[in-house]
Amino acid sequence: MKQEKLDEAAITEALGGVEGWARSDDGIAIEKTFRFKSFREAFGFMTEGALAAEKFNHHPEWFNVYNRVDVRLTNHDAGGLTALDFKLAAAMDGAAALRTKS
Ligand SMILES: C[C@H](O)[C@H](O)[C@H]1CNC2=NC(N)=NC(=O)C2=N1
Repeated sequence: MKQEKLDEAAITEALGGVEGWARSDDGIAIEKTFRFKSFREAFGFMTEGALAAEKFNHHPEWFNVYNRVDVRLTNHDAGGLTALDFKLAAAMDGAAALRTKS
């Protein structure tokens, strides 16, 4: 189902509801870097994040080096941010909260 692109006011409000996420320089995404104790913890987070992504049919752009995971969320179909990006952001925050940080 095609999602509606959020307007500036809606993006500002939604950013207030998640912690540590920032607008990308190009404006079409939100980004956050997660750090964990180990690669095992980081990969556990990615596994849980992948399952959430499948559930929402909304998938992250992410980059992992050892204990760090850089995540970028945007809606390619809509060409910008939609409610799904913030839903996935909240799910990823939930997955990170259970894991040991560095
Ligand atoms: C066909 C399928 O619904 C689309 O390709 C979905 C899959 N996952 C997606 N993930 C993200 N982040 N953006 C999309 O537009 C998107 N589209």
